[in-house]
Amino acid sequence: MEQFLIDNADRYEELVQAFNHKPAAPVKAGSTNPDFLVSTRIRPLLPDEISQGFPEGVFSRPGGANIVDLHELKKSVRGLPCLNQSFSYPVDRVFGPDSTTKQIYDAIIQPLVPWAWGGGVSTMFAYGQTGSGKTFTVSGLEEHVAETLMDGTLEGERKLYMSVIELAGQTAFDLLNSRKQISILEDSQGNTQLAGAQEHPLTSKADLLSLISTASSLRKTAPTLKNDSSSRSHAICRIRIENRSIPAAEDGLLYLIDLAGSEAARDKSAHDAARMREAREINTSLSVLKDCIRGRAMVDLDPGSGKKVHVPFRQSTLTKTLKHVFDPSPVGGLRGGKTVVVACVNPCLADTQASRNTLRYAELLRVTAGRAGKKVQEYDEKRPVTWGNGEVREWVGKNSGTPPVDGNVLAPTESGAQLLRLPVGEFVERCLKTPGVTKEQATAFQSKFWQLHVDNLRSQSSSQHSKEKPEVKLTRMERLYSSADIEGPPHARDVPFKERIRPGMVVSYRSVGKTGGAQMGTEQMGVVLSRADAVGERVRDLTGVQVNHGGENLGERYLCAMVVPAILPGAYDVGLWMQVVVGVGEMEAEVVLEWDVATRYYYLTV
Ligand SMILES: Nc1ncnc2c1ncn2[C@@H]1O[C@H](COP(=O)(O)OP(=O)(O)OP(=O)(O)O)[C@@H](O)[C@H]1O
Repeated sequence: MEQFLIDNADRYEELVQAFNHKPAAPVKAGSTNPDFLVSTRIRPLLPDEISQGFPEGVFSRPGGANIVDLHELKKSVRGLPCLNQSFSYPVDRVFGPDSTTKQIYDAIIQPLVPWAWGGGVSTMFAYGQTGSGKTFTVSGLEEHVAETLMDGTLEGERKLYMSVIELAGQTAFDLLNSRKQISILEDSQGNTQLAGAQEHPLTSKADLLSLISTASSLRKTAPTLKNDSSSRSHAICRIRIENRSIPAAEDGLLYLIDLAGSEAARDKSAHDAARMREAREINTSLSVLKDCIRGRAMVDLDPGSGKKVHVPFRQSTLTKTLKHVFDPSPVGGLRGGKTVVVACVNPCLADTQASRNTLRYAELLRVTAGRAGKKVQEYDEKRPVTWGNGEVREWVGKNSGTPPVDGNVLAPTESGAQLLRLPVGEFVERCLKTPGVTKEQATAFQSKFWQLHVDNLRSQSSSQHSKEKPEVKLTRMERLYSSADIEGPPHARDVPFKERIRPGMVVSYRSVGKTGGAQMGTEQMGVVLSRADAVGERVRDLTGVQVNHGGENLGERYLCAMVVPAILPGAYDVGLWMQVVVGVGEMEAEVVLEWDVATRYYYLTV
């Protein structure tokens, strides 16, 4: 087939020249998300591709239409070869073979840097098949990022830290510490921690570039050690930006990610079983990534709807690591993010199959508002997401205390929805530009603004709830379980857990006797169901094990449902059918389990 393409290169070029494209549909205003861009970079043909005589098969549509066209050539039974299929892929920005990395940086990547500097989360993904220019693009962009971070043009003092990790399947390695294996854990605040990964302070552009070069050399030597290839793993460079002058400010995060790509069909001949499994794992992680990117983009497009969007970030190690980027929940998320995807494409006509996959993937990542984009939300003074810029500035003037914050400085152009996305640090810094405004005033004002939005979402969701659910009469037990008192007031956490054992609490215990069939001394977990008095001595659970074994005098005793490991790593299930009576003396600690709707399992928060 390759020889056929080379032999008919001239004919192919003539056919492409003569091809009549359908005019591009105009992009509707407001239908795309300015904080989420999908772009394509088509690299030039490489000298060996040119010398073999391959023509280009992927093109940037002239006239700035931001469409990528791809044409394939087929043999004809009778007569000359003709164009087999032609595909068009709309994206937010196309960069053709003549574009430089600096042009790409200035056009779409540069805004990520001040955003992270202000405390936001900025992410750049490079995606594409082997040899399509991902590493070329990411390393070029990293240099420009280093320049912007360190040239002194960004306002304020910040501390910068960098870590670079590699994800290969379920395993993570520290590329700044001799490829030491590390763990990805969630802490009790719901934040993802790269446990064991080293974070290196950055003080100059040279520091940053030297760390990047260390990381890329470690990534490159891995293939020879593991008979692997760099494109079989994801490389994540994370720059954490600390703003110590504003206590309420969250750390800014800038991620530059070189994703594992699909392989060129020509390279797949030597695949063994391990390599096929690896390819499946990569596909799964890219598919979850796509769902997460789309889910998050939907949340961002319609922030005021209060609609629950499923973002399955727990389903792959890659997206778990990038929890900050995707999590729309108030625990880990609600942080304004800017994301850019650069789909790298090899233009060679021999590789159009792989290029089509890359472009199709890029197309799937784009979320446009569709009909929802046309819906104009009516102004409501209690709903900041409905405010235009004029209303924002007026509200700021009236509600920001004394002296009032200058609305023109805090929100020169932002609508209510845009101001909600502003990172706390940036919000406060902008408020401080009004003479006389203190950090305390600015911080309190920022939370007042957010509270208004959160209260509004709550009242929306409770009114939706009361519309959806007919009033149901609860039994005494149901009332008890649904009562807010079960959680207890905030200071309840200061009371030792053994003094506040209640139904629903999860406890860990070490069985001192034969508890529920568990081996003596092993660590177990259980959900407290009721006091043990409710259970007779001879009662057995559904697995046939005696529930109330009597046993040692361990003080008060409770009936618990056992928490058992599920099939996914790190996941747990509550085995309501496996019950056991546990003495308070056996209990060791309260455990917090978090329910994940995506996998339908519980996870331990550490
Ligand atoms: N825009 C470009 N201009 C000139 N050369 C390029 C460009 N993009 C890529 N190249 C060259 O193409 C080759 C492959 O690029 P690169 O290594 O970045 O691909 P990759 O997608 O990262 O591959 P892999 O997945 O195998 O790591 C390199 O020799 C690189 O210098």
